[in-house]
Amino acid sequence: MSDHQAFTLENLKALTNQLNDYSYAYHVKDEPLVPDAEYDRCYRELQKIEVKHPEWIQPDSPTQRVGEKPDNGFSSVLHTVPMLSLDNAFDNDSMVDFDERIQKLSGKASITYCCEPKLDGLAISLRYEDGHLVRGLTRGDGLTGEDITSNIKTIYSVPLKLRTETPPPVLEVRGEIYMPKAGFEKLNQIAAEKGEKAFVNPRNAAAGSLRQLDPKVTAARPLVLCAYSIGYAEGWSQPDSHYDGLLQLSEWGFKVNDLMSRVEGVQGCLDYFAQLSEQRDGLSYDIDGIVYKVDSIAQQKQLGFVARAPRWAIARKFPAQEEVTQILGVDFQVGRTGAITPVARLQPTFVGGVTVSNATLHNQDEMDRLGVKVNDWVVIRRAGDVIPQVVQVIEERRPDDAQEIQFPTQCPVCESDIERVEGEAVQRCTGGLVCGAQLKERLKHFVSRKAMDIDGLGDKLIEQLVEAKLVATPVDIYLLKDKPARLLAMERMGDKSVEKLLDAIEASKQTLFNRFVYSLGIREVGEATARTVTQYFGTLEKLMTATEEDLIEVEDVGPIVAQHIRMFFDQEDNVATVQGLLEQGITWQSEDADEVGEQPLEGKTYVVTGTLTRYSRDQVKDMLIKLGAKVSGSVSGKTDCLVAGEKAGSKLTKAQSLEVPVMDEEALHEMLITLGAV
Ligand SMILES: NC(=O)c1ccc[n+]([C@@H]2O[C@H](COP(=O)([O-])OP(=O)(O)OC[C@H]3O[C@@H](n4cnc5c(N)ncnc54)[C@H](O)[C@@H]3O)[C@@H](O)[C@H]2O)c1
Ligand SMILES: [Zn+2]
Repeated sequence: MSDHQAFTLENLKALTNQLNDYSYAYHVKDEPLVPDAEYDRCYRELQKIEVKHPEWIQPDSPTQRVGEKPDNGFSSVLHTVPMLSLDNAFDNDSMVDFDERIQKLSGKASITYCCEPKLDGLAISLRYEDGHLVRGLTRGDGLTGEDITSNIKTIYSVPLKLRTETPPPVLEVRGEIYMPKAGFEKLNQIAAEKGEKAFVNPRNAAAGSLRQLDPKVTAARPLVLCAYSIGYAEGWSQPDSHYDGLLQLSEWGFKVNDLMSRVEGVQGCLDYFAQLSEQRDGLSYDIDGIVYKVDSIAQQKQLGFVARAPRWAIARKFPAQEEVTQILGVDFQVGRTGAITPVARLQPTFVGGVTVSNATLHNQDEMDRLGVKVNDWVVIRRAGDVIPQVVQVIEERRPDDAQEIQFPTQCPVCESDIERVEGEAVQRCTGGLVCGAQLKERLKHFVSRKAMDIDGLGDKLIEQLVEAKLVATPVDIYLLKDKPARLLAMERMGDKSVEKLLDAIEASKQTLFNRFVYSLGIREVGEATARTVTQYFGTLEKLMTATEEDLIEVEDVGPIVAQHIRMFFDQEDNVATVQGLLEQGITWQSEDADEVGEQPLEGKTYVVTGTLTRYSRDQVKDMLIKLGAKVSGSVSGKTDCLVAGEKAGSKLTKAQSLEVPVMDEEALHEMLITLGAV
């Protein structure tokens, strides 16, 4: 905005009112109107005007106060010590400014900071008298909070009694109540199945769950408390270090964040930021930044507070995972199994660290639930490498030219009818392999790295081969060797590349049973399921003749997967394709018990993570499986060993915290040699 336009009293008042409306919806109704990024932008704009014209600052300006006065069914209670907010930093420079300010004010040349992940939930204060929990309050407007004791008591990680014989007579502990990602996803899935409104994000879900009038509802929600400070104590003098205070809380039975760390000076803070930015996506809970606190309590006291926040702490924010943008149109994509997915074309927006121009709308039910139209302004969310999603329509901003979205009745690629099976949310093209889109997707899957792994047969070439009618089934790929001239005629194909491609096709004939089954593209049979069923049945014949009952016996195979596998092998076309492939000479080592070698790793569960140099991750998985191990995708208490390559991230951290043995690449290599696998 240009200065003379924006720096007016009217603009300041408008921004103040706008922010207060947002804040009320966010803090009291638990139904944010806009994403945090939008709120923060308006907030910073207001701050800019207020700095220039302090005489205009409104008494109800969000820069002068914390949160909102609660207005629902809970009773209000005055906090012993006000619960304030935190100042924000959005870049390294602001961190350097912060550190310089602290050095100046405290007269110290180097400051020790405690760094903690900024959990994205909501703040509460717990009061213990003689070691017993007597009250739990929300932050509210900072001065008074809502008494939510009965709800708090339903959360397992809230100690009802401190684990000590000699508790302080009075202790007030502050912490964040949050909902881990997995719990959030499950909750939303259940809501979707019941046709109920889903929560936009885990923070929202936590806030909505905690402020339920019926504690039974709260009890059913997966909430966790993590303590992050001592708010007040009587008859006990707390340690002079904030960090040591947290360790004390941990001993008394509180969960404290295991990634917190004490560092020296601003460089320590910046390093911590870089490290946590890497780990963010792999954490099991949402964090929206890092909180840096001056570690010495004496220094904290000396520094004191400004209007709404302590001077001795700052929250460094991560790039936003939610943003506002406009839907320009909707495309309908056809997948490998014919599923039609509506994909919103968006005004490109920077979110979750990348520019996003498409977001999935999943299916008709999801579009109905969102009530979304073309030209709507929406909130999109991209967390980690998850596909960007539209999570909310901003109805207040619906333009006059908003248009209903029509789900097609005919496949956009082959014009076959689209059908919706009873009880399923997806709609599918009925064209089967007549449908060029399905055929192309199916072939791309067949040759992909984790399937038959045919190098040089990229998406573009497959599209050309299908369009030239050279390839119509996976078997045709193995017949290409008889048609080198036709291959040469394809775009960007020379003698060399044709030769390389044919070699790669030839080499792919030596494969693994699990890869082969995965490559068939049976619905619901991913890489992991392909591994378990092939390990269980041992031979193709046994798998192809297994009944649904037989299939359900396999670990991790439910009735739906069993049905899809059975249905697949009941189709004559599919059986013919499988036979055709075997006739082309596709083979794998027999997994029959009496033919395989020793299985020294039988019963052991391995997880592989990080970058390996000597082998690919897939090679390692295959070798471990041959040795009898089970290879899983995530670390848990059941994991026997984590193979960690370079740059291993959250899986390594998790393994360490669960005391799961960790093996580096060298140790793995030695083991594989010893066991005769290489
Ligand atoms: N989307 C909206 O409409 C809307 C409206 C109002 C506020 N907001 C968002 O709320 C935030 C501002 O609100 P705020 O005043 O709660 O400030 P804040 O969330 O930026 O910081 C203070 C809070 O951080 C939390 N926290 C997490 N980990 C902590 C730790 N280790 N130590 C101390 N505190 C920790 C506590 O809950 C504390 O109350 C901004 O992110 C803003 O975008 C959004
Ligand atoms: Zn089609």
